[in-house]
Amino acid sequence: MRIAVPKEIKNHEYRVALTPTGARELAGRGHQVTVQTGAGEGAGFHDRDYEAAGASVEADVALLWQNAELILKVKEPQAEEVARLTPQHTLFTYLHLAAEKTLTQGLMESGATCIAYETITDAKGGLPLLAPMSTVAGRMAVQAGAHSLEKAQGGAGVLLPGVPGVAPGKVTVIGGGVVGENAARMALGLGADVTILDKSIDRLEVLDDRYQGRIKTVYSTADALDEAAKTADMIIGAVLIPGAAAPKLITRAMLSDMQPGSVLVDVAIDQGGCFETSRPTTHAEPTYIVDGIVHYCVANMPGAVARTSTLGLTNATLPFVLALADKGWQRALRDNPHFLPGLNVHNGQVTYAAVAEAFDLESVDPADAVNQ
Ligand SMILES: NC(=O)C1=CN([C@@H]2O[C@H](COP(=O)(O)OP(=O)(O)OC[C@H]3O[C@@H](n4cnc5c(N)ncnc54)[C@H](O)[C@@H]3O)[C@@H](O)[C@H]2O)C=CC1
Ligand SMILES: CC(=O)C(=O)O
Ligand SMILES: [Mg+2]
Repeated sequence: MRIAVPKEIKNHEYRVALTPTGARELAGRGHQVTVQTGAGEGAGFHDRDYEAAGASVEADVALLWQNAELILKVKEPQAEEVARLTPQHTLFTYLHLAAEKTLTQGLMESGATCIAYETITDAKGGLPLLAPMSTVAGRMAVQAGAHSLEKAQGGAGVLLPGVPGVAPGKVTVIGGGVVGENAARMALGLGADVTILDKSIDRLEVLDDRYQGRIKTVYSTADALDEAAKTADMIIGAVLIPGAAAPKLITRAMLSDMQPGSVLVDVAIDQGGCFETSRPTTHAEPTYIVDGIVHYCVANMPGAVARTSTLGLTNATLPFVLALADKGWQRALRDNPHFLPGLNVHNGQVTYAAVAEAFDLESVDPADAVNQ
């Protein structure tokens, strides 16, 4: 198969979808891999490393896309990339479509087959291609939030661990999944006073058992959210309903209950965000202030630690990339019921129910799409 790896063009996105190690696996199976010039530089992989692994390097972006059957990316295609997609392409990347109507329409109009990392499942009920980046983003959320609490950033001037004689800062994490647990672990490590809210009692049980009371667990209700707004120095938004738009859990009205200079870190921003006042920001300008509350809402947090993130992401994606290359998308998805829900758009139609619901569109069963 002819496989292309473009250089990411989203603001401050330094990850790459395939490492030279992955290129070597594909080339060894007889696939033709072409990497855009400089695509791996941000993650520390050079063109010569890809060439040594059996890939070619192409400077002409138009040619790279035109010649490809399978396109491997990290972030959702930006407008100029959507314009390059045609029905000949299978696109494999993060999409987060429920938060992006224009992108959804663009992908439908392209006629391409679009498979999202974040909706592929596993036998344990997890999201194996989201999990490594959720681990990164959860760990980064506390670093970003702690920095935002500094006065120069508009924060309240609170040091999370406190000092002897001064109580630590309070961190509340809403959603105790992969992002939430990793954020809580980091906050705990810094000496903060940490609470996790979740709707899943099973998940709260796991966390309670794992942290033996060092992290408080609270069932997520309107009252619990009100209490968090009144008391927390930092709230981290880490909820997910797979593939769907995030519920708005902290409203604008609740900001007036918060201490001025408190911080909201909305990691769920890629699914539209779980705070009413959230809007996506970039690494170039990561925060803004609404009603005295600092908001950090970067939609590609792992892009800032591109070396670690690229290695973590590609470890998880490579088996799926190999299946797509060896079998073609239809057989690869037919053969693996956990790969099948990755299909979000095919032949002008949405094939993921929660995305269709978000925009009042008809959805086609992915099992029907793979048999077309
Ligand atoms: N901004 C960024 O750079 C990145 C963002 N993310 C995003 O972070 C979000 C969280 O991802 P994961 O932790 O992997 O998901 P996950 O599925 O592991 O965890 C989500 C948790 O939210 C809980 N939840 C759902 N609705 C809730 C509610 N109303 N109240 C309280 N808890 C609720 C679920 O029970 C679950 O435990 C996703 O939107 C994901 O796309 C992930 C990586 C990078
Ligand atoms: C999950 C995601 O959106 C990211 O890693 O950028
Ligand atoms: Mg996004």
